[in-house]
Amino acid sequence: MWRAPRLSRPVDADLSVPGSKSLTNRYLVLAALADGSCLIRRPLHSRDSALMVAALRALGAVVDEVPGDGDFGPDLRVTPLPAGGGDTRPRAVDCGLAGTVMRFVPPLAGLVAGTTTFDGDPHARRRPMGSIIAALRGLGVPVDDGGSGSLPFAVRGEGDVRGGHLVIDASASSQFVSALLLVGARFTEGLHLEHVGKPVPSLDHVRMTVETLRSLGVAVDDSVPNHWRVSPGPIAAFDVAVEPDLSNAGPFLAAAVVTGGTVRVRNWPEDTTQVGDEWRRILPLMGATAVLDGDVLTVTGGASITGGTFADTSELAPTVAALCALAETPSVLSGIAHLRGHETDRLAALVAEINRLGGDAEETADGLVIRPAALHGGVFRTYDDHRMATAGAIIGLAVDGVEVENIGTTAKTMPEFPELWAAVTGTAGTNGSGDAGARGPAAARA
Ligand SMILES: O=C(O)C1=C[C@@H](OP(=O)(O)O)[C@@H](O)[C@H](O)C1
Ligand SMILES: C=C(OP(=O)(O)O)C(=O)O
Repeated sequence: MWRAPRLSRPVDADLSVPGSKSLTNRYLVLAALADGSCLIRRPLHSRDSALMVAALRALGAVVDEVPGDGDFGPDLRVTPLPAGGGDTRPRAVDCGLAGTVMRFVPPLAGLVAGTTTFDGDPHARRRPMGSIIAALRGLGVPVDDGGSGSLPFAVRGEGDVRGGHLVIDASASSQFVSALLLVGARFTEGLHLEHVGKPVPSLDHVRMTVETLRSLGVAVDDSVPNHWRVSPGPIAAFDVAVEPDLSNAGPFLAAAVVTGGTVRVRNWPEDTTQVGDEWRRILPLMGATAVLDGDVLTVTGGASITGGTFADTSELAPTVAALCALAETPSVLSGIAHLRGHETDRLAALVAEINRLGGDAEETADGLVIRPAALHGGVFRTYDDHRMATAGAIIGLAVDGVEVENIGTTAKTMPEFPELWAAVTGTAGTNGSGDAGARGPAAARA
């Protein structure tokens, strides 16, 4: 149990956050397929990125840590998968609970000769995988899943994939689309991917994939909704710096909103495909101000938090929900039915944990309704979900006696969370006892 710092004074902090999970894991996959050695500067170092690195090594890529100028660990030098195939002995990939690993790596394994088995944490076996398994079979790559349609399974790659027109249902996760687009240029005929079904969720993440591919010289036509055409061709070797993770900046910006204080996040990109850039739109709707000046985003909380209607917040939803639980007016979160297939069933988990603290939250068909209520202390369960842990920390800023279960689960995408939270809240060394801590600006990673 981690006692969440409770603050009755405004935060005032400058902060750098570690690299984007989504960009780091895309660049890693693309580096494994590139036409030369690649350098990934300021990557994320977390459980999800470590699992991706291990997966690429299992498939035959070489990933070396090299010194860099990032605040959060070394750079990564990637030597791509051997052209013409390498070691074909059976290999195993641990997906942990990482959606990017369980969705992005199986199509890559389809391009590598030999059998690759995939498994993960217990809950990983319950995350949607059927569309990836069906897609691989549709591409002529045998997959042995014992009929389960989920992890664990084995992919029997033959070293190349012809590609062409492929129809999938990506309504359960945008990662199904991203996974196939990432490797499509290396299919002999490229890929024409078509989605059929309910809308693809988290479309910002598909845009990130398309823009990342284009930045590396891959031609992608996404001019027709639900169709993506990736031309066959090389992926240019690259040297890139990873943007900070704007989704993971969210809980710290939320600390400014909850306490009526100010948080400044450094290195905020001017142009980005990250959904976390939406904080600049969302937080002002809740009564805060958000100003991007150069590369510093400054968020200052208002006198109180206003609820509202928030659509398609994707991976930002748990942070938004935590703020809504502290708001003075009701909120509706919509377009997030697929969160039931995330690290945990996030809709059920958020309702259970907010209500356990005396809140008034309810599931709808595609989201949540959260009404104002006086919250009290108690245990906030996290279900091995990093964003549940940070949601508990946010609520704990305003409510006495909130204890967050397994704060270590934040290591999935931000192992530094407890340390950065202590710095931003000025509670380092106080064992979470909030106001007893140091006053004044917390200069996290100054
Ligand atoms: O492609 C990606 O990097 C991601 C896509 C989204 O997945 P879903 O479409 O399953 O929500 C998002 O929630 C996840 O955190 C990261
Ligand atoms: C849904 C998430 O992760 P994953 O990449 O495991 O799907 C998330 O980080 O909010």
